[in-house]
Amino acid sequence: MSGTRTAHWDDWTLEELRQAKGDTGVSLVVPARNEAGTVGDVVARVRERLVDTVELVDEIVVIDSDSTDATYDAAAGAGAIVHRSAEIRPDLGTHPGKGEAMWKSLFVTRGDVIVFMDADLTDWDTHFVPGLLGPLLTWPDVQLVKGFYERPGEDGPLDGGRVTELVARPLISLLHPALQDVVQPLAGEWAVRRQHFASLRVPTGYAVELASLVDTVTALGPAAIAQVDLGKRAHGHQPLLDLGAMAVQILAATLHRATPADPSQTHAENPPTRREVRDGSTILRQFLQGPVPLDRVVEIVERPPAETYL
Ligand SMILES: O=c1ccn([C@@H]2O[C@H](COP(=O)(O)OP(=O)(O)O[C@H]3O[C@H](CO)[C@@H](O)[C@H](O)[C@H]3O)[C@@H](O)[C@H]2O)c(=O)[nH]1
Ligand SMILES: O=C(O)[C@H](O)COP(=O)(O)O
Repeated sequence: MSGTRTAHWDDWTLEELRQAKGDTGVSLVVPARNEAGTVGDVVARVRERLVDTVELVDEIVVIDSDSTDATYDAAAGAGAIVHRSAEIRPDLGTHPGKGEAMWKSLFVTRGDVIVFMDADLTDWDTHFVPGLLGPLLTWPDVQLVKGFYERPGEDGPLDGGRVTELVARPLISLLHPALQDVVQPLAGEWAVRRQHFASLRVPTGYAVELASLVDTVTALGPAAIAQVDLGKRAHGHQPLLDLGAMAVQILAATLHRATPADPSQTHAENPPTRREVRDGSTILRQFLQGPVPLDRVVEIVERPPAETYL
């Protein structure tokens, strides 16, 4: 057992946290790609409860990750500061992906502590934010706090987290047993000290969560990580094909960290994933019999520590 330090979100009252916060700046960062349907609710509820009412969060920043829908307007209308990921530090170029949006957030936020939350939450509450802040505001040795929760799946209360169960947890068991007590290693709800996040290499896609955990435990040991029980959380479920791409990114980042490598190396090759589909599209069905290979290029890129550019 690694003994990841574990808390419950109501171990601290809002008043205790407000006092512990003192002058510590707190930024909520919400990476969002095509989340016009949910991002406004996420922003509005946090703003009403934790900015307007108790002053625990100093800024709510949505990073619009190349959305093609009305995410920008929905987030801005709900009171967030909104930046388009591609327009932040244009001198550094742009990549698609959630990790890219989170990395870019370091250039447009000012909090000493950053709380990340997904924009597609459907069953959640604002206690996620104070829950994640608790250890960072009161336990000085902690650098990174992961949320965990019950994850209702489409088929029942325990059916959640396909990539978590089939990719992340096996990787952790085999390569990083110091993280085996982390209940939801892929949770998008987590918090981190700015300085620490700025010292990490950040995969531009979905590997940002596991890579951050691995690099933190490798550099600082398990005591730098805490986790908080946030109760229950439901979110939008991606199709298996998209989760395959997520799995490739997570495997690439973890395997890269498992072998000695030139730390300045950026993976140049973006491996395709291939899946045979029987009914890909109407057009394919018309002209082809049997399974059709459906290839998709998965971008594998890592940003160097943001502190390099700050
Ligand atoms: O290119 C992208 C893709 C997604 N997102 C946003 O990132 C959040 C989570 O994305 P989602 O596609 O819903 O991820 P999940 O399938 O739910 O994946 C889980 O596992 C991932 C891998 O660890 C984490 O990054 C996620 O936060 C976590 O919810 C949402 O707000 C998205 O809008 C972006 O900002 N840019
Ligand atoms: O955390 C995960 O494993 C992915 O987000 C997939 O979750 P889901 O199986 O609940 O859609």
